[in-house]
Amino acid sequence: MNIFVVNSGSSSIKYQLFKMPSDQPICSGLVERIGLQGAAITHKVYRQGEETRLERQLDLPDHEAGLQEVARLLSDPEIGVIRDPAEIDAVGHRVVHGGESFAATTIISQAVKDKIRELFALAPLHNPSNYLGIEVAERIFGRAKQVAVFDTAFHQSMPEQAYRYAIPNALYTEQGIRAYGFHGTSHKYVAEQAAAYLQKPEAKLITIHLGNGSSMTAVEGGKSLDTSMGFGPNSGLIMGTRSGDIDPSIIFHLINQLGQDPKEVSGLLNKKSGMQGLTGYSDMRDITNALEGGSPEAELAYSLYAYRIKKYIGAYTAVLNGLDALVFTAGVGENDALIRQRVCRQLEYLGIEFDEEKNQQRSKGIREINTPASRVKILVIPTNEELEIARQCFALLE
Ligand SMILES: Nc1ncnc2c1ncn2[C@@H]1O[C@H](COP(=O)(O)OP(=O)(O)O)[C@@H](O)[C@H]1O
Ligand SMILES: CC(=O)OP(=O)(O)O
Ligand SMILES: [Mg+2]
Repeated sequence: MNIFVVNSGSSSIKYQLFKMPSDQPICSGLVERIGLQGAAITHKVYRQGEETRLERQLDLPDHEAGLQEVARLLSDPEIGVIRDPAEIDAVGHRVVHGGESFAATTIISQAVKDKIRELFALAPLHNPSNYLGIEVAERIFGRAKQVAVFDTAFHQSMPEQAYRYAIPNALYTEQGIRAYGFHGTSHKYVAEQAAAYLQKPEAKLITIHLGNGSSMTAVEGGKSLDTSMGFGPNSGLIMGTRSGDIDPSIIFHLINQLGQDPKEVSGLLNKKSGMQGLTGYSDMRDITNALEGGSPEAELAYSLYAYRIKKYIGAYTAVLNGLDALVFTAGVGENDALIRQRVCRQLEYLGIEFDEEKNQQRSKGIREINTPASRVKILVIPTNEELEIARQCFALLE
C-alpha cells in the first residue's frame, strides 16, 4: 500500500511517501520558512539504498503554494516517484486539533472536514492549513482514501485531574472546555523509541518536543499523563511565535485598558509573541545567529525559553514520581545543542547529569547526552511523525 503523509506544521510542510507495511520510505521532503524570506524545499528520493537530494529556494507565500510544489515534484519527469497520482492508495494527514470529536485515527468524510473546520478558532495556525492540505490532496489524489491522524489523540489517556480546568463545570460538560494537548503523534513516537532503547516498557519519561510549536509530556508506560499544551496549542512552553503560559489578566488588560479587540489579541499571542516577540525572529537558527552576534535580546530570549522547560521538568518529575529519561526531539530539540545545555545544567538534584561533549556530537538516530553516572538518561531522538501517521493509516485501512 502506498501511503503519502502530509504534515502541515505552522511554519513548514513535511511529507513522506511510504510503502506499507514495510515502513519503507520512497521519498520525503520538507518545505520550510513558508511565508518568510528564503523559503526552501528539500526533496529526497530513496532508490536501492541511495538517496538523491534536491534543494531549491523559492517564493512560497502560503501552504497552498507549498503543497502544489510538492505534488509537482512527486510526478516530476526526472526525479518523480510516481507516474500517476492514482498510484497513491491513501493520504495520511496530520490534523492538529481533534477537539472532543476525535480520539482516534479517522477516515475523512465531509462531516469530518466540517468538524475540523469548526475547530479553526482553537488552532488558528494549524487546522486551516491541515484542512487546506486535505482539500488539495483530494483534488490531486482523487482515488486515495484520505485519513486524519490527530495531534490530540495520544493525550486522551490523561487523567481528569490533568485535563480539567478550575472553571464552572458546565463549561466542560456543555462546551468541552478542557485541556486536549498536542504534538501527540510525536510524543507517542519518541516515547516508544525511548522505552525500547531503555528496554523498559513502563519507563517514566518526559518528552520535550521543541519545534516551531513546542510542548512537553509526562509519559508513563507509553501513556500520556499530562502535557503542557491545553485547550489550544498556546499554553506551556515559549515557542517561535506563541507566548506559552501567560497570566490571563494580560488578556483582560489588553482588551479593557489598551483597547485591543479579541482578534488582535489572538494575533498578538499566536503570531507576534514567543521568540518573535522577544527577538524579532521566530526561527531558532536566526536567533542563534543573533546570539553569536552578541544580541542581548537573543540572550534573554534563550534564557526564558530554557527556564520554562526547566520548570516543566520539575513539575513532571513530581507528576511521575520519578524519572527514567528526558527526551529531546523536533527541529530545535534535535539540533540546538545550546538549548539542551541551558535546560539540563544544574538539574543534578533530580539525578540529571549532563555531558557537554556528547551534547556537541552529531549523529543520526538515538543518542545519549548524559554522563555515565547520571541516574536519569538524557536522550536525543529524531521524531518521525510521518512514519507514525503512515502506520496508523495502514492499521486503520488494512
Ligand atoms: N540546525 C538547527 N539548529 C537550530 N535550530 C534548528 C535547526 N534546524 C531546525 N531548527 C529549528 O527548528 C524549528 C522548526 O522545527 P520543526 O520541528 O521543523 O517545526 P514545525 O514542525 O513546528 O514547523 C525552527 O525554529 C528551526 O530554526
Ligand atoms: C501543535 C503545534 O504547535 O504544531 P507545530 O509545532 O507543528 O506548529
Ligand atoms: Mg512540527
